[in-house]
Amino acid sequence: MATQTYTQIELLSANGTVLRRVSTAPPRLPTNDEIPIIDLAPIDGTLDERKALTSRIKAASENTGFFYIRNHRIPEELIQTSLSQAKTFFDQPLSEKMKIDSSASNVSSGYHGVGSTQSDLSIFALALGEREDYFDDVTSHPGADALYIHYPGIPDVAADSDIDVGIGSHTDIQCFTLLWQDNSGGLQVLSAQDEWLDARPIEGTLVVNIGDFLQRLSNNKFKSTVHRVYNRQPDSRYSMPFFFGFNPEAVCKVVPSCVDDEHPPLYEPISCGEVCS
Ligand SMILES: O=C(O)CCC(=O)C(=O)O
Ligand SMILES: [Fe+2]
Repeated sequence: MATQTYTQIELLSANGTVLRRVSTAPPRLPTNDEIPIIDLAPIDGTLDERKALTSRIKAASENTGFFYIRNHRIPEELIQTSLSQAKTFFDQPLSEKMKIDSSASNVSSGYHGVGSTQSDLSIFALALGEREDYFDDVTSHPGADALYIHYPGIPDVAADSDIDVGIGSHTDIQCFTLLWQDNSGGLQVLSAQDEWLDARPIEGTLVVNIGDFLQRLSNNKFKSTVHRVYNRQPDSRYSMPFFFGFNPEAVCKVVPSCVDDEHPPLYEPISCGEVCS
């Protein structure tokens, strides 16, 4: 096997700037364990089917913290409507776009049909070994942000060009992220061996990834993993991430099922508002 070479990247996280070793090799496809495709249909199944689903989500959350979901129940029509709204918005001249104060925009409204943070977090509560209603009290009015992202294409990009359009290496700070990406590709996820994985778009799926706050509450059992996006092609890339948080003022401690004599809590109780803002 060829020798791997590595470089250092700089990450801005809630804990300040962190250096991380990364391979300089081009991204490779993930294995099924690294970024599994999980079918959510068993949510309505028998108790055994739901347990099997929970253990798949647990394994993925503890491994890379990224997985694709199938049968996610977000209607394709809602996705397409949101996407065309986003494209219409981005097609306007910059002067028009600047008129919209981002704090006043309602890009998240399209997602309201998606389901509540409560029901989405119940599966993570089960995967952590708690009752499914464990997070209900802290998710009655969660902070939730939706983004539409437009990565302009680079016409005539030379193979050796160092022009990059994208989002640099980062972790997501909230509980978890639900991501729709178009067919461009470009999302890369750092593996446990510090290699970039190509989290390519897969038809009919969305990407879910664990954020810093859930990693913290899980006493680091669940992984909030570094990822980045580059659009190195002539065409635009569009994506729609939705970041799920907890009630901003709710002070949350490491969940009891993740603490024992050998694993004392690594973190003090804190609110999502304090660390996620
Ligand atoms: O555009 C994407 O595919 C992901 C964007 C992302 O990682 C983020 O906004 O945190
Ligand atoms: Fe992200």
